[in-house]
Amino acid sequence: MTQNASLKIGTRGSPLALTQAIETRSLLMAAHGLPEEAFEIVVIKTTADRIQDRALRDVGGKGLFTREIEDALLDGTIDMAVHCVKDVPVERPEGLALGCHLVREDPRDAFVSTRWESLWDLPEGAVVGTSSVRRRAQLLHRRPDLAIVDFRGNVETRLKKLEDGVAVATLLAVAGLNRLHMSGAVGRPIDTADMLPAVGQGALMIERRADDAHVGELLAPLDDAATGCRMAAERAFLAVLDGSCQTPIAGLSEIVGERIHLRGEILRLDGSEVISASGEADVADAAELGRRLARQLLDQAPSDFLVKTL
Ligand SMILES: NCc1[nH]cc(CCC(=O)O)c1CC(=O)O
Repeated sequence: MTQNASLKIGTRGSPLALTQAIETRSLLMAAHGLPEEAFEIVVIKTTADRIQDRALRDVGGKGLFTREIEDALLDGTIDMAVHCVKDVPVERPEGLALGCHLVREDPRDAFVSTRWESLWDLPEGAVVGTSSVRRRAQLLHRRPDLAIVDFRGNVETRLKKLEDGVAVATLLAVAGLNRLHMSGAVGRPIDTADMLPAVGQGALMIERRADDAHVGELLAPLDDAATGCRMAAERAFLAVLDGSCQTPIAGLSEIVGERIHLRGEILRLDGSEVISASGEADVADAAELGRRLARQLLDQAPSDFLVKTL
C-alpha cells in the first residue's frame, strides 16, 4: 500500500452504517490532517442486507452483518471496516485485528412510539415490533400480555412500520437514533436499570488486517482505551455464554475510577425467567470479570435455559 493511494473503508450500506463510516473518516482526517480524498467509503452487501423477507434467526449462523465485509478485508478489497460491536461475533477469523474502539455512544435502548410514553403506558395486549430475541424476552418479562411481532430492516424501515400501524411501539438503540439525528423526535431512552442493553451496544469497532501495520498506526489515535476495556469485559462475558442470536443475553459495563463494574442477565425466550448478576474488578482484569460473571449466570441457570439452536 503506497501512502498516496486512498484507503478503503468498508461498511454496510444502511443510512446508519454509512453515517458511522463517514464519522470514522472524519476522525481519521482530523487525527492526521488528511483530505477526504485520502479515504474511500466502499459499501459491501452482507447476508443481513440480502435477506429482508425472513427473520435473521431463521437464517441462522453468526456474522450475518460482518462476514462479507471481513472477506473483503482479507482479500484486500478494503483496508478497514467499521462495525457495530453488537453485530460482531466473538469468534474471530484468522488474520484480522479488532483493536480500535471509538468512544462509546449511549448504550441504552429507546422506547419508540408515536402514541405512548413508555412500556408501562401500553394498553393490554398492545403489539410491539422487534426482531431482537433479547428485547422480546425483556419486554415479555415485564409485560407478558404484549404481542411481539417481528420487525426487520433498518431504522427508517422500522419507523415506517410504526407509522403504518404494524405495531404501536418498538425498541431501538439510542446510539443509532443519535447518529441519525433522530433521537429527539422519536425515542425515549430507557434507564439501564429498567432494561439492560445488548453487549457492546453503542460502541463501534474498526477492524483491519492484523499484518497491516500502516493502517494500525493510522487507527491508533482513534482508539478509546475506556471503551476497549468495557468491550473486553462485555465480550468475554458473551464469549463464555456463547451468545448466539437465539439466546437472550444482556450486559453492560461501566468504569468508575480504576474499577470496572459489569451487570449481566440471561433470559428465557418467552421472558418467563431472568437470571442476573453483577460484579466488579480492577480495569486490568476486565476480561476476567466478564468470564467470572458469565460462569456465575451459567451456574444459576437450569440446563435447559440457554437455547443454542432453533
Ligand atoms: N443490527 C442492528 C443494530 N446493530 C447496532 C445497532 C445500533 C447501534 C449500536 O449499537 O451501535 C443496531 C440497531 C438497533 O439495535 O436499534
